[in-house]
Amino acid sequence: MAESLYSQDTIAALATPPGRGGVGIIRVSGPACRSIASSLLGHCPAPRFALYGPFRGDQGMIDEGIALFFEGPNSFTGEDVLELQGHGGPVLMDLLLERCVRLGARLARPGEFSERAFLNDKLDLAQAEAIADLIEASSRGAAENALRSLQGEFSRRVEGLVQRLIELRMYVEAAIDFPEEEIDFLADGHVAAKLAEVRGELGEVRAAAAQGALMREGMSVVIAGRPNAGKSSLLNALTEQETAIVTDIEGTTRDVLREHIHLDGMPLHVIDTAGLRDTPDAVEQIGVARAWSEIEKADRVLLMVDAATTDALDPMAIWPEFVERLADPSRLTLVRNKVDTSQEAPGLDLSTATPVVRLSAKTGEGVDNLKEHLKAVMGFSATTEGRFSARRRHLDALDRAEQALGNGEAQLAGYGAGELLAEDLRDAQQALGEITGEFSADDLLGEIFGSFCIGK
Ligand SMILES: Nc1nc2c(ncn2[C@@H]2O[C@H](COP(=O)(O)OP(=O)(O)OP(=O)(O)O)[C@@H](O)[C@H]2O)c(=O)[nH]1
Ligand SMILES: [K+]
Ligand SMILES: [Mg+2]
Repeated sequence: MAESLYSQDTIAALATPPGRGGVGIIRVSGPACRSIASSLLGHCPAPRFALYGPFRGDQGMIDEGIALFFEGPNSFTGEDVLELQGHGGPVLMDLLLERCVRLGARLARPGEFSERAFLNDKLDLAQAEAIADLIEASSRGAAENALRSLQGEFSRRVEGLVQRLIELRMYVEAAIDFPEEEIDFLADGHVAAKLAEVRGELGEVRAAAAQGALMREGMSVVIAGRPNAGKSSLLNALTEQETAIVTDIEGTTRDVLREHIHLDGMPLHVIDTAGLRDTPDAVEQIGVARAWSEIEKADRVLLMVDAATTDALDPMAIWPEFVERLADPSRLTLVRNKVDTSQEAPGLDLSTATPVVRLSAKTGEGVDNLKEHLKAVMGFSATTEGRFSARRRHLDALDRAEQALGNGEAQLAGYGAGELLAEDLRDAQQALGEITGEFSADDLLGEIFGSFCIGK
């Protein structure tokens, strides 16, 4: 087999979910695949040909099934890979796995097959992450996005940005290294134009990645307010189920209740909480403390009031202590509930500093307005065109790249030092390189010198 860059040990694991099924698959990767196959089946199957036969144990047959052999580097991990498909019973699969271990494999760590695929250059980091996203996708849209990332759509766009940064760096570093050429690269407008272009493209990738991350991770919304505002009723209206207990007794909800729904494919994590009040009841006190810890974490906080109790539209006027305790009041939406008993029309009102949704959790009027509002505050759009799956880690890296490019632009505008601009560009490239896991200083130097023919 082709020498693996990575490991000399052979790993094995159950590849199908644990439990009973028609077929169960054990996957083995590493240099011992051939010998394991020979011991089990009498000989190793020809690469990519299914071999049907008995799987032999130490004493007699374990099972009969199909073996597939993929010769490295033409395999998922880039190493020799053996797949054993047997009957999907947990005892049989255990016996087969144990047999593989006795024949020289060890049990694989979580994600180790993908890790080897990455280390053997079968996948970049973003693609390896996309495999996990694909398997874990909670909606069709999320699965489609993950597949696009796995096929390299995200990586290609990031690499496109990296290429453009490299070209820009070559240009800037030449200006620094050869001032005697008397070409003031930095002042001629070319660099500024290129930089603006890259920033624009980065912004587009960031927007698509943010959509992908949103589709994957979704949005958390906490419903908070005084007892009996109708919080649990809203949870039930959103989930269209009698999830939470609703009564006219204050303090009905004590624990935190979580439900997960989708809005056009965007996962929405709805959190119902205990009504906030000072109470001598020890259990309710714990509920209130838990409510606060959810309020502090959520992407969006719905402050719910019974519309009959106040006309105010400003949360500060309704409940200053609540707003003051909230770290970031821009996360707040005021929900005026029970409009079926007041004179208010249901709907969304964006005319005030804090958005206001008027609805009735009981009749359902206005609940759709709330859903639209939640999608809008996250900038979610239902089109999946040109989207890929992404994670917060990627958004983070894109933000750092954007920050570095912004600094670079400020250097240019202020006629700052070329060296500082060069450093900003390098930082941006490094941040992007973290997405695909490809960053290496040696690659960059090779590229610069290779195309500039310095010293000629
Ligand atoms: N008319 C009307 N009544 C409502 C509406 N929403 C809730 N209620 C009633 O208000 C009362 C309290 O509702 P809950 O959903 O239990 O309120 P809560 O905020 O979860 O209360 P706690 O869990 O005790 O904090 C119940 O009697 C509900 O039927 C509404 O939109 N209109
Ligand atoms: K209640
Ligand atoms: Mg409740």
